[in-house]
Amino acid sequence: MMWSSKVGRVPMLPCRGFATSAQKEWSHTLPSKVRIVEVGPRDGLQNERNFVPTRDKIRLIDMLTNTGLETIEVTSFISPKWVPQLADAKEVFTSIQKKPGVGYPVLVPNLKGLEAAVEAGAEEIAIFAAASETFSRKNLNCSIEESLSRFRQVTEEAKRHHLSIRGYVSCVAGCPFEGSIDTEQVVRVTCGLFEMGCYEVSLGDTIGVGTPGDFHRILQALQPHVSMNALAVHCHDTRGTALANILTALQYQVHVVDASVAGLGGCPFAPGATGNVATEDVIYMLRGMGIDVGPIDLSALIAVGQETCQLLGKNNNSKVAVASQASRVRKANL
Ligand SMILES: CC(C)(COP(=O)([O-])OP(=O)([O-])OC[C@H]1O[C@@H](n2cnc3c(N)ncnc32)[C@H](O)[C@@H]1OP(=O)([O-])[O-])[C@@H](O)C(=O)NCCC(=O)NCCSC(=O)C[C@@](C)(O)CC(=O)[O-]
Repeated sequence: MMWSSKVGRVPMLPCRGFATSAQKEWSHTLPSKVRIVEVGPRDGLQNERNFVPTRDKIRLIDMLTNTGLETIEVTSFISPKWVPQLADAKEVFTSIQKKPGVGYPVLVPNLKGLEAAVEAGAEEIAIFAAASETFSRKNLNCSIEESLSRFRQVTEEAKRHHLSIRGYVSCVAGCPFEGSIDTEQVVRVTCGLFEMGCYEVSLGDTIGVGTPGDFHRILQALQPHVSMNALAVHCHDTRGTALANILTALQYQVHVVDASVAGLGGCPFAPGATGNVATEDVIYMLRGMGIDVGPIDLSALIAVGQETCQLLGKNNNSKVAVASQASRVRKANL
């Protein structure tokens, strides 16, 4: 793929949420539909210092369901000693209103977590490995190799329960401890997750250091080994490059994007990591390009983000949400 020449042809877009003929011509090289995986309740909250009351987590997820999102990552069945914020995983998962047709995956780090997730009634789990040896040890207390063998056991057992399995690879574009990461390692871990039965693997720029150049390099390296249709991208927006990275991934036909309402997020074991790309901003950009993201009510999502930020006492990191508060003109276009 001639990545740089394609970028050179990108025209100025009116960004009004409908496809003009210029957009149609341009977007034929991009996926026509993108699935958004909302990770706010899990990735967004896991880094919060103060315990968010269980009822507020449940309310957040129910409100997100009502916006029309198709996939909402709910929580993690991890050790509460490691992430006390998500110690209420079972109560949250069993109390939310589950809407038919909406996926509610949960993170699972080991067999104990799988057992708890199955008991709570989860139908989809996400396992999470890393492309960085040091980050793997900090995040999972084991090496990459040990984590893969642990996840092999988890996936074997999950398949017995007929669960869907999603995978993450963290630190694909850089590690807070090791700096740059060998692309071959990203390929190796990604292939390992597919081999053990993940239907999709999400490439995590955990600390938001990646640029379009990094995603181009990573996706080019992955292309001979895996189907682009089975990849997702998970971009933290620490340096403001997340939307550009997502656009790069779309040019490779990746059509699943992780995002977090109001740009909440961060990893407790990745110093310097700030929030994920805001779901509101991803939806705004994709719809402006004529890409179908499903029946999500963007105004309702903005309201959920505002309420959540008020609850957490945080600034809203969604540029679209902030602009919609400031401008009546933009509101009319949502
Ligand atoms: C994997 C472990 C448990 C190993 O941690 P460990 O300390 O080696 O585990 P252990 O087996 O020795 O167990 C320690 C204690 O935790 C308990 N325990 C053990 N497992 C569980 C469980 N599942 N549920 C509940 N309790 C559990 C276990 O029973 C024991 O309790 P004790 O006997 O001391 O009372 C730990 O390292 C852990 O929980 N890590 C998860 C950390 C985490 O959630 N990180 C954030 C994820 S975000 C991310 O990875 C990036 C991502 C996905 O967002 C993508 C991106 O942004 O790039």
